[in-house]
Amino acid sequence: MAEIRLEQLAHSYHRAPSQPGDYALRRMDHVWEQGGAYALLGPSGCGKSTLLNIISGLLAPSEGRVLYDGKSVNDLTPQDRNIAQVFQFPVVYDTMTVHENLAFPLRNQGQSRERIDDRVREVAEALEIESLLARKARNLTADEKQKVSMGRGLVRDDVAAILFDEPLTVIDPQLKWRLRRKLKEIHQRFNVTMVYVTHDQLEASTFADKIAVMYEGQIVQFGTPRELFENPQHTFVGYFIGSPGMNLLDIALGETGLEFDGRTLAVADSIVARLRDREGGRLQLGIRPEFVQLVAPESAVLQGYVDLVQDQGTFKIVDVRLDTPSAPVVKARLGEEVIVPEGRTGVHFPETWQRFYVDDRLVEITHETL
Ligand SMILES: Nc1ncnc2c1ncn2[C@@H]1O[C@H](COP(=O)(O)OP(=O)(O)OP(=O)(O)O)[C@@H](O)[C@H]1O
Repeated sequence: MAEIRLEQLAHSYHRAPSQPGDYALRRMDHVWEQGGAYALLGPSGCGKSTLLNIISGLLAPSEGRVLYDGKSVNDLTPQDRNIAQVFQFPVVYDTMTVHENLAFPLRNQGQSRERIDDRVREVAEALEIESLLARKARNLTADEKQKVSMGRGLVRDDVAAILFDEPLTVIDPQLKWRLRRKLKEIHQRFNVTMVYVTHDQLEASTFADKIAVMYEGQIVQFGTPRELFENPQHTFVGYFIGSPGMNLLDIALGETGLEFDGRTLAVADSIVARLRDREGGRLQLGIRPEFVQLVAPESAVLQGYVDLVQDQGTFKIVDVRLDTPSAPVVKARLGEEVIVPEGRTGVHFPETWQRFYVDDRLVEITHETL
């Protein structure tokens, strides 16, 4: 079991990369601590598999180092790194039984028959596949095969870490939730560093204590699900996490304060001053739909019309089209019991939940300035 440290790591699949867009991974430093349950979350093509394959040694990085417990492993093969990797699609030996499949990594290490048997049974029990141990792998369903694949990753107790690359893709949706919970339990029981790649925020937050959000080859935020929700450090995190994502409005610093689409927003002078320090970049106001309030039109700076109400069972998503010149839509997520006004409404953004971004990065506003 190990701490995994990435030092000035970057990767390009181009022979002679010349611009940031040529890099699948942009230069990064990052630490996965020993024993943590982590998710690597991001959209398709953001570099998740590239990063995982560099950690496991399947791919050599074009720049930087990977360190396990402080020692560089750049020159070590995947086998010598002592890492287990579970892929999207099951990797099992069809002609072997489930027991033989699970025992295989331990046999290779020359462990005793009793030790192998104990460990195989422990892992099979954790994954609820004990009844399949005597079956040939080729007769299993896709779900069962993937559980065996996971078991092969878990069976060795000397691995530095277990890396999961979208392991539940082939799993039946009904089973997914159960298996995620199972993996979490297994993590607690075996105390091994786990990095779980997914593009699904729900999957990430049910499995991981901390999530690294990736966007265009960079980790743009590393935090708990709550931190990602309450304080997105990057507009991408605001947009990608949450359902629906954060409202992001282009604003400007005018003579009278913060301006949005020709209206002056009521924000504290200290915030305006803080933003003036950062003047020059693209300025955005972010507010999560959960915190948008619909109020009487005459009591709000911003007004609009209710365009659409989507009833989601336990909550409603309300689209308000503002009557400012560019007529943007602001989304509000309201409790099922809230009565949505018909037609015209005011929208209010409570100051505590307003977030400000310059060139997509959060501007830290301390409580003193609020
Ligand atoms: N072998 C390769 N050769 C060239 N480019 C590649 C190769 N593998 C990946 N890429 C590119 O690198 C970028 C990152 O890909 P990667 O597969 O790491 O992303 P990902 O986040 O894992 O995506 P997905 O969820 O679709 O697997 C993408 O632009 C992809 O097209």
